[in-house]
Amino acid sequence: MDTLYVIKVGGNIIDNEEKLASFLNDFAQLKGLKVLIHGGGKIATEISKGLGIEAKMVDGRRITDTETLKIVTMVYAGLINKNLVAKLQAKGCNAIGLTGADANIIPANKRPVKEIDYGFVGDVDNAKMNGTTLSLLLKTGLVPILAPLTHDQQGNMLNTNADTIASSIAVALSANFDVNLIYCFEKEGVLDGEEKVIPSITHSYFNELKNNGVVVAGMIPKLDNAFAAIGKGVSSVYIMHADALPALINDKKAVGTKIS
Ligand SMILES: Nc1ncnc2c1ncn2[C@@H]1O[C@H](COP(=O)(O)OP(=O)(O)O)[C@@H](O)[C@H]1O
Ligand SMILES: CC(=O)N[C@@H](CCC(=O)OP(=O)(O)O)C(=O)O
Repeated sequence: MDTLYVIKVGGNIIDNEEKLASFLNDFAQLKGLKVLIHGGGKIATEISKGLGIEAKMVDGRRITDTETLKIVTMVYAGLINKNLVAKLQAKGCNAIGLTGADANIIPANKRPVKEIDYGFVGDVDNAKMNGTTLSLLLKTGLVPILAPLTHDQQGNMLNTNADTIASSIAVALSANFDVNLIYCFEKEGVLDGEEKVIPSITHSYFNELKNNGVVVAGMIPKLDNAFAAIGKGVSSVYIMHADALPALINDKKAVGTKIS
């Protein structure tokens, strides 16, 4: 099986011109098959604010009402996705920008209302996911760049956390490829109580860190998604600094946090 890198880059890197340029350089130069999933929550929050709409987040997920859905669709599928594609094209990387609605790559269902109504937030319909279209694109030499948007299969776009999308895509493609999933963000990895990088994390250690309040906020869903992928056929999962991509892939160095 061919090796495939499924790489997720978060909003704190995308929002910083210098960090983004450096990451895109490294990503463009990566040899072999690759898919990029981007976030952009930070930019969506800033643009919403400029339009007079305060972002509401619960457990790291955005409450997405009708107006917010319009904003995130414009920001993720338009502004961010197309700029990433243009920047990668300029570096000789044959990027193609997509949402989960395109070619039905990520069918989803609107999250049912329980204690919280998340609005137009999608839970990926993993049973209906299959990697056929992405595999075809990869085999023609294209590099798919995915925005954090899915669709409800009834005509509506849905907002979906980018870490979840990365995990679901990695799992779906693991039927056809030897998949390595890499979460790139602005810290060296998952940090312990003394702010030191944890080189390897087990599920029980994750639970301990969560109970002690060392792993909080966005790191909780990121680790949940990372463990979900490793349990479903993905060969390796790392959470690490965006700058460490060449060290991990080209130099095979131990960087960031490996999920074990
Ligand atoms: N133990 C931890 N180690 C590293 N980061 C942590 C930890 N606990 C919480 N975090 C926070 O999690 C954030 C990453 O989650 P998130 O903001 O969702 O990432 P992304 O930008 O990749 O979407 C970090 O910026 C950091 O503030
Ligand atoms: C439902 C939900 O919360 N969706 C996320 C999608 C963007 C994202 O995940 O961006 P980062 O990776 O930069 O955090 C949001 O709108 O913030």
